Amino acid sequence: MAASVKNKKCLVIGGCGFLGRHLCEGLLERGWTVNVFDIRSTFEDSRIKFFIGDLCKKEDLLPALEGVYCVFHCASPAPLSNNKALFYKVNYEGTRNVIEACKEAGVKRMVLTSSASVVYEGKGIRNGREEELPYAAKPLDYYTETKILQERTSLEANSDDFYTVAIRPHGIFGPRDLQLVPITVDMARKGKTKFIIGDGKNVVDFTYVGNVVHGHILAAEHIGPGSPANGKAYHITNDEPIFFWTFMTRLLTGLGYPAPRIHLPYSLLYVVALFLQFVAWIVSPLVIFTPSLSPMKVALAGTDHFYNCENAKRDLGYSPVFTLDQALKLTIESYPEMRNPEEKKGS
Ligand SMILES: NC(=O)C1=CN([C@@H]2O[C@H](COP(=O)(O)OP(=O)(O)OC[C@H]3O[C@@H](n4cnc5c(N)ncnc54)[C@H](OP(=O)(O)O)[C@@H]3O)[C@@H](O)[C@H]2O)C=CC1
Ligand SMILES: CC(C)CCC[C@@H](C)[C@H]1CC[C@H]2C3=C(CC[C@]12C)[C@@]1(C)CCC(=O)[C@@H](C)[C@@H]1CC3
Repeated sequence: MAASVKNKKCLVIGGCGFLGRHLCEGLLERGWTVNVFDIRSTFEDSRIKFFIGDLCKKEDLLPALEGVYCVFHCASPAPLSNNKALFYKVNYEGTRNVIEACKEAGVKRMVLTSSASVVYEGKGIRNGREEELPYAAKPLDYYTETKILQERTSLEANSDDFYTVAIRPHGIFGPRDLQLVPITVDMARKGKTKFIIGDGKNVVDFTYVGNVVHGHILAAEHIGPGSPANGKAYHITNDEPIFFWTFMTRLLTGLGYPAPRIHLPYSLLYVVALFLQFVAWIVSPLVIFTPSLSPMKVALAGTDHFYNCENAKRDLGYSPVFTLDQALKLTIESYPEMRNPEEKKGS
């Protein structure tokens, strides 16, 4: 049964990021008192107390944890950065530090933002259930490798003194997104979105940020003595699987760019991405470069990966608040600066 959280204090670690800031807004609306801990400051809000620091340093964290009822840990280096050392430092060692600091400060609950990618290794996943999917044995990148370690460490820390739960969103999008929309628009402006990888019929989940926030808050309200959610991981999706290329077409055309239309063989693109990854590895002692075409991106764009969220519905009372249609409309309207500058000239 959801606990009453009126005026309970929480700490959002990573609260200045895309998901984190939306989470703060949702928590404030729900009546929580919100502290933010982040390595950078990106916004101001008189209702929030900000702590700027590094989650890898316990001395930075402890002051922010005083009197906190629940920690939301949604910090991570940028998923596509491919910085192995930083991913291990923040997502693995940093999360162990967060757990130790929580216990030292007497915090009793932690909601971890994990990722659906922890079970994805490039092979199709269709309506995947948490209990049926093992962690990826061969993660496609260091981000996934360290998110697995992060989730496993967090769930293993669950006890009657420290309740933990992991939320696995997939393909989060929405206003102030720092990846999906900006990267897609950047590719469109460079003429790189005319291609469709594969047959264009791969089905995936994209999840509106408002629904991810809703899932996180429900998780915090449900973990506790005797809860079935304690120590578990939950897929949180829009519950509306869609063709990847239909979603991309709706996003691109909604922003005034042409729809992708030329099919390229999936296997060819995957081999090219593997070759570029190998070249990047060979030259890495001399120069660091991250190919824009990575095996992870090609796999995500060319295979099925959608997940079942029935467990979240059963244990957390989750159901999506925003439909995909509503979400795409809200997202497209929130990015006037991302619109195709050529469309005005043509009109
Ligand atoms: N975006 C997506 O599609 C998905 C994201 N997720 C997960 O959701 C979470 C949030 O993602 P998103 O909002 O997109 O990411 P963002 O990069 O927008 O937000 C993460 C925040 O954490 C901060 N941070 C990074 N390292 C540290 C540190 N050492 N100490 C304190 N703060 C730190 C970042 O600062 P800085 O920017 O300076 O690094 C940033 O402000 C992540 O855990 C991610 O793995 C899961 C599934 C899908
Ligand atoms: C037309 C182009 C091919 C569009 C490229 C879009 C990509 C930048 C995104 C499509 C799927 C997205 C995605 C993520 C990042 C951005 C994309 C690759 C994640 C890897 C972000 C972090 C996660 O935890 C994963 C679950 C996301 C999976 C989907």
